[in-house]
Amino acid sequence: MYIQGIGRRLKRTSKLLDIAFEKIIEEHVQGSDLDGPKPHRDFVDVMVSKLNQPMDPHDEDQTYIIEKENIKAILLDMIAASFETSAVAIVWAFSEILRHPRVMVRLQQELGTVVGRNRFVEESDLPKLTYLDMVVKESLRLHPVAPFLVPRESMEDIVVNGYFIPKNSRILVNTWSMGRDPNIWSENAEEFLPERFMDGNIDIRGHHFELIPFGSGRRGCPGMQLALITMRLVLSQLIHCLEWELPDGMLPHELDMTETFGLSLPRANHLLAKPTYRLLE
Ligand code: HEM
Repeated sequence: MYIQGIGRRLKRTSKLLDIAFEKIIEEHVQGSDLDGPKPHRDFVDVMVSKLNQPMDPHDEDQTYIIEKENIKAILLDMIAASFETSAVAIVWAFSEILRHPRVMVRLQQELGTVVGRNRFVEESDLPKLTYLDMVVKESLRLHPVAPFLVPRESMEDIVVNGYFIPKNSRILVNTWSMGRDPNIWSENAEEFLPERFMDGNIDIRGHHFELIPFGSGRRGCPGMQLALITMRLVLSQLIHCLEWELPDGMLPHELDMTETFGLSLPRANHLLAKPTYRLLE
């Protein structure tokens, strides 16, 4: 029994999610019955096309069948892993940009050159926005959304870098402290300095172990590509279309950057800023 009512809240949330997932799946089943090819097949279409089929087509006993419940579980996994992570990462990056007017000006200049002032940023512009790319890396270095990644367990005794790790150990990879380690990033590790990525030698896709905000290896984040596009597109739109001012004459360096630890690592307080339109009519 949960005396704080958590059990009851969990049941209610789970019921609401179930209703939403039923609706999503039903819409996709209906859509797949329509004549002719669909213009776009999304992730749910692919899963629905496997409904009631064996998970392993070569399994003659058909031990595991893909049921609606499996699709709902995957949907829940994807929503839980994508929604808050992307939002938290964007809010941290934007907070750093507001705290560093110099960075804001450089981003506005880059957007001015690549996009101009007469239209919105489009996804096809993103590869040309190289400074924005550095800003995103630098923000994920200081504010990794999953500061300990997902826990690992060692399957056998192993020595890594001189450290003995016994079989069955629970391993937490502390990307938060790796991102702030002066031995890796020099004495200015705590500073927000996107230019440190100028030479382009370090990427964030799991190949350079000093910077792994999306983890690495076979359990690394499968949504990384989507997350990076979302981050860059939302940030560039915010900066390109709007001019921003902190509330009540607050100076950039006064912006509170306190973190709070939960499933992810969001800001402790909401970010407040006042926009005005800046694109030319
Ligand atoms: C900025 C946004 C995001 C960040 C920083 C992030 C970060 C991470 C990290 C650190 C992990 C654990 C990797 C590891 O331990 O090696 C992870 C796992 C995962 N992420 Fe993301 N993620 C983001 C967005 C997304 C999106 C948009 C999706 C889906 C569309 C997604 C789906 C997943 C899933 C399903 C897992 C679990 C993978 C597994 O356990 O095999 N993530 N993510």
